[in-house]
Amino acid sequence: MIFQVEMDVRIPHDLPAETANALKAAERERAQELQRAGIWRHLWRHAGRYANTSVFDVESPQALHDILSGLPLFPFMDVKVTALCRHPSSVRDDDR
Ligand SMILES: O=C(O)C[C@H]1C=CC(=O)O1
Repeated sequence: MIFQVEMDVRIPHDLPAETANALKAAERERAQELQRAGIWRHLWRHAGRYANTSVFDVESPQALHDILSGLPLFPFMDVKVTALCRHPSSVRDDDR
């Protein structure tokens, strides 16, 4: 199942920089691991904002929830999920 996920990150200003940097490094490592596994299929920055639009390929809504809620920055994210399905006009055979 394909899901579009929008993540807005709001790290509190009073979180120590060392803690914030450690969380960002852990997030980056996990994000790259999931991308290499083919689960986190797209990751795009929203220009000018600490936010992204991502596309995930997972087995179920529960699997997506487990992945998102396990992200190191999850406690500081507003997350919006949209379930996607194949568009009948798509020319991409690998869309599903
Ligand atoms: O930077 C972000 O948008 C938040 C999060 C998503 C991937 C990553 O490395 O951090």
